[in-house]
Amino acid sequence: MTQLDGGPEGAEYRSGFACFVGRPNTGKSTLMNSLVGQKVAITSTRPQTTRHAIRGVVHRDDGQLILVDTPGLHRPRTLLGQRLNDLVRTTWAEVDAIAMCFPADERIGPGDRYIAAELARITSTPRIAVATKMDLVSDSRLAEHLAAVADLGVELEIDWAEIVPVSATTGTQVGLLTELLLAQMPAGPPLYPEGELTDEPEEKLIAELVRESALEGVRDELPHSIAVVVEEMQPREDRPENRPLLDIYVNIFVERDSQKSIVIGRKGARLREVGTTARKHIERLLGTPVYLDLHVKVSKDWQRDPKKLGRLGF
Ligand SMILES: Nc1nc2c(ncn2[C@@H]2O[C@H](COP(=O)(O)OP(=O)(O)OP(=O)(O)O)[C@@H](O)[C@H]2O)c(=O)[nH]1
Repeated sequence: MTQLDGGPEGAEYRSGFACFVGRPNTGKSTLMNSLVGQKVAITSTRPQTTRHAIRGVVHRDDGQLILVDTPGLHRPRTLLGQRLNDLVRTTWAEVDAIAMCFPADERIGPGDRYIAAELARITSTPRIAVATKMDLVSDSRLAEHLAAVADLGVELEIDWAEIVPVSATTGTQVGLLTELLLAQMPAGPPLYPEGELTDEPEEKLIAELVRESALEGVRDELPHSIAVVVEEMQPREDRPENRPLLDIYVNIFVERDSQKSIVIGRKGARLREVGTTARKHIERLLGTPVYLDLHVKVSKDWQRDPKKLGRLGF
């Protein structure tokens, strides 16, 4: 593979994997979307929406950064919780850099410490501290926050490779963060072809988009009880070549009958809305008209049942 030129004089092309960690709501998904420049992971105002490792690829002249978005690390209470934590640790061991997010508008708390303490054990991977949401605070508060992050590193013996403030909302320092992450990547050729923004199977992205729409407005009632599976996806037959239509059949799983009625709504009104919203996002993602068929099913206590978890892709 030929070496690609670009960036500063003599700079070697670098490529590798990075992931973002941090407790829920610290801005990981938003930041990753901002780095990649396209919506690949879902964001929400509620914690724990990211369940799958979703990758986005940042292409630059001087390198390629593959972002792996992991679920949050939690004190495990259910089997799902344990599986998610295992997934996080596996990811940490495989990447070339880990960026931990500390939102500037909140003080470092027990949730951050729990994750940082775990991170302290991963000494083989460079760790970068990111002060997210810097747009929400004053300069003096930001300075105080950065000092607290540095102190935490000293206390837990995490040797932060960098401590960098960013705002995903305004884009401030997002480019710098890309550079700092890239600097941690090994020298090597691009791992993904140019233009490929995500290597997630389309089904997974579609399921995430449906889940996001299904949670809209009912997150309080249905915090973590929705799982979405794409059952079937195929081009409609007998369509003129210039007017294709993609049929997508999707199951939305909830844990109880009461949750089913919430998702469906009065006379199915809510589900229709969910379908319309999700369909628009999916069409934008795939660039083709879509017929979306949604079914709501009750899968009792899916979070605690290993077989059901497996079937739902966890
Ligand atoms: N003002 C401001 N808000 C932000 C910024 N980044 C994220 N947010 C908001 O913070 C909230 C949480 O962001 P997410 O990206 O979903 O956080 P997350 O860490 O991925 O959350 P989980 O998926 O639950 O782990 C959302 O309401 C975002 O809009 C930022 O740079 N500035």
